[in-house]
Amino acid sequence: MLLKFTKMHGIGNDFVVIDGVTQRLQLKPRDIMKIADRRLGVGCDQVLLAEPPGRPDVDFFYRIYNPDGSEAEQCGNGARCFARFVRQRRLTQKRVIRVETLSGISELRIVDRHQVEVDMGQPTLDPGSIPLHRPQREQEYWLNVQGEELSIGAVSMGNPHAVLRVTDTDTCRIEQLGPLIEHHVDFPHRCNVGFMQIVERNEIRLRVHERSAGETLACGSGACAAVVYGRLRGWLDEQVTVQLPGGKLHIAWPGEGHTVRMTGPTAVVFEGSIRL
Ligand SMILES: N[C@@H](CCC[C@H](N)C(=O)O)C(=O)O
Repeated sequence: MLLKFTKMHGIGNDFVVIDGVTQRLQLKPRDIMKIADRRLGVGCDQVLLAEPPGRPDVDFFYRIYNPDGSEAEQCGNGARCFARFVRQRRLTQKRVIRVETLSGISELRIVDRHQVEVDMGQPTLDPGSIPLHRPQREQEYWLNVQGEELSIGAVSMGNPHAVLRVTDTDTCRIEQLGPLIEHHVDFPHRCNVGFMQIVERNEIRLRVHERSAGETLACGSGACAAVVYGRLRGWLDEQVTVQLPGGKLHIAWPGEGHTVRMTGPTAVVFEGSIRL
């Protein structure tokens, strides 16, 4: 099978985006692993698939695959690229696009030629739904990682995130701690791990070790989770600029009971086809 795709990125978080509306596809985990492989395939942090909607009040089903072939519930940077992709492929002419993911509905709004805003929905803080093995919700959780007690926040943006406050992201031990926390027994679905340095009340620096992908240049849902945690701890204001290794995102969250909004750029890198 020859599969057409578009290679895109959102501040360096890179995607292979596939039109599953006009191309009818059944991608198996081994197909995803091949597409995502940076030596044997195209190479990307996630594979995104646009599918026809499964319900009348949305425009598309937005499917997200990690490089190990597993399916993720949410991908924020991918959502912005997805909006740009379905417009460029003329799959829709709308500027406000509603998509269903494994975690629910997201609304994507084309702001201008560069920026897309995504309504990422409300964060989930109940540990059982993240999921995190803890009996009740706490402001911070203590996680024993190889004998070291680490203070973390836990937030679901549809997908699970642990967030650690650090003094400097340049020296935050992401290579060592990222995989250990991702696979910690207390996160039964694994998790994405964000390392957040607070610069000002309206500015943070963030590095994210992503579930299955390792450290990426940016993680949109990770940026939202970090701001939610920082707001709940009283460290951050409602509007925050998040500086990631690949660029900046703007995150807005008024507080509990409200949805999180993320705004940032998208880029098309090239188009091609791959034989599976
Ligand atoms: N890059 C993403 C998140 C992709 C999914 C994540 N690795 C997971 O497994 O939850 C983003 O921009 O949000």
